[in-house]
Order: sequence, then C-alpha cells, then structure tokens
Amino acid sequence: MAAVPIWTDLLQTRSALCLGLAPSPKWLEAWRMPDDVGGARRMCATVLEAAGEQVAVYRIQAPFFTRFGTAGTALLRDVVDGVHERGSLAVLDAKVCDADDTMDSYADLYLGPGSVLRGDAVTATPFMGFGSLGPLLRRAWDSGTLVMVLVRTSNHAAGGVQCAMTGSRTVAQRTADEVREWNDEHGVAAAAVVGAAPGEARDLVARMPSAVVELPGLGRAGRDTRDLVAVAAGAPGRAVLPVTTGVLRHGPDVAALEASIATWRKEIGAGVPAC
Ligand SMILES: O=c1ccn([C@@H]2O[C@H](COP(=O)(O)O)[C@@H](O)[C@H]2O)c(=O)[nH]1
Repeated sequence: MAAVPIWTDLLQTRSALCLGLAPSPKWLEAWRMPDDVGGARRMCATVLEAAGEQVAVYRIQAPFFTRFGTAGTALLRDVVDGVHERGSLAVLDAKVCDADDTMDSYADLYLGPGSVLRGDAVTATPFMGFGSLGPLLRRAWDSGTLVMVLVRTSNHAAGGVQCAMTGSRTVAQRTADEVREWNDEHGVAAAAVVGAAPGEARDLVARMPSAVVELPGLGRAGRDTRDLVAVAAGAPGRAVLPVTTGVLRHGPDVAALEASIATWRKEIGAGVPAC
C-alpha cells in the first residue's frame, strides 16, 4: 500500500518542508501586530506571500484562530483557501479526540472539500483507544484526506504515557502498529506525528510503511537538522518536516521570511525522493 499520491507528489516536487501558521499572542506581539483577527489575518497573509508556491504543506494551529470565535473560524477557512490557491496542503492541527458520531462531527468541521474548514488532514489523539478514531478515519478515506494520529509527541510530559509498556511494546509502538494495520485493512487514511529522538523515530517510522509522517523539531534548540533529515530519508516521499519558530522569528519582513524558507528547503534537501 503506497502513501497518498497527492502528498507524495508535492513533497517530492516542493520539499518536505511544512510551514507552521501560528498567530498566537506571542507571535503577534513579536511581529508588533494586534492580538485580534485583523492581526492574525495580516500575519497569515504575510507568511503566505513570502512562501509563494515553495511550500508543500502548512500546519495550521487551529486554536490560535478559533480563540477569536466565529470571526477566527471564518479566518481559518480563508487561510485554508489561501493555502489551496498556492497548490499546497493544509494540516489542521486541532488534536481532536472522541468517539462514535462525535468524531463524525469533527470530520464535518475539519476534513475534506465538503467540510466547513476544508482541511487536507487533521491531527487526532488516540487516547480513547485507536478504535475511537474509526469514524474519523473512515471519513478521511471517503474524502481523500488524512488523520494524523499522535503516535509520539515531543513535549516533555509525553514520555510518561507514550513510552509506557503495553506487553512487549511501548504505547507509541503499539499505536504505530495500529496505524499500519488500519492502512493495510482499509486503505491509506492514517498518517502519524512522530516527535522522538532519532533512534526511536526511525523505529516508529519503519513500523508505518505507507503512512505520511510528520516529524516535528526542525529549528528547535537541541535538535540537529541532520538527524531529522536522516529519519525523513527512511520515509521517502512521505515525510513532512514542520517548522514554525525557525521561520516566524524572521518576520514580519517578507524578504527575510522568504530567505528563511529558502534556507530551510535547502538544508533539508528539496524533496526526499520516493522509491
Ligand atoms: O510532537 C509534537 C507535535 C506538535 N507540536 C506542535 O508544534 C508547535 C511548535 O512548533 P515548532 O515548529 O517547534 O516551533 C507546538 O506549539 C505544538 O503545537 C509539538 O510541539 N510537538
């Protein structure tokens, strides 16, 4: 079973770089823009202008938009449209978690051309059990979109849960195996977030041979770009490398942002070739 072609095509032609759109209070203040919908709109327009058609995927931090209520939700939809106008894909980072028909409602909001926000992927946490993701995964399959399952996350508190043993596997390994099983049995709709040290990340990525894998950490203190690129090389044509801080700190100057995006693309190697 191969990774989803539209993702592979874009990741190969534009590079694995995934740009974070995060109009948080912190970033709006740093950019000297008001912490309101107008400021968030200007910040996103500036990033999209700088990126042009260089970027394959955007990771859009949904809560930084929805915190503004209905106007923020409308802005989020406009930003997804702007991403699509540049031929790019939009991951809505909302980290949803629930079961049964509540998951269908998340799909109505986030996933695919018929949804409110028209995302190409949504992040989801499997904490209610992998099976609880079933309705969302089925809707992703039906709409040609992806559910990015949090297999392993990079935040400090994560290890206590995700590295706990369940039989002979860690919870993260078991979740990775469940991602593979779902894709093998139903078709590729499960993707994964893998925020781990290189050795663990390599193992988890290898357990999910058909999944698009988001590998966070680029541009963070203490993370070596070469390590991330090496892990991405184990997932040719399906690795996504998000960067937020590493680009936004150059804003709001468009030329500086553009230069930063170009530098990151060069550093990660423009596109990891598929088999
Ligand atoms: O394992 C994960 C998964 C997602 N995140 C998110 O990333 C941003 C920070 O992005 P940078 O590119 O590192 O600046 C953070 O707000 C999370 O929402 C993560 O940190 N770890």
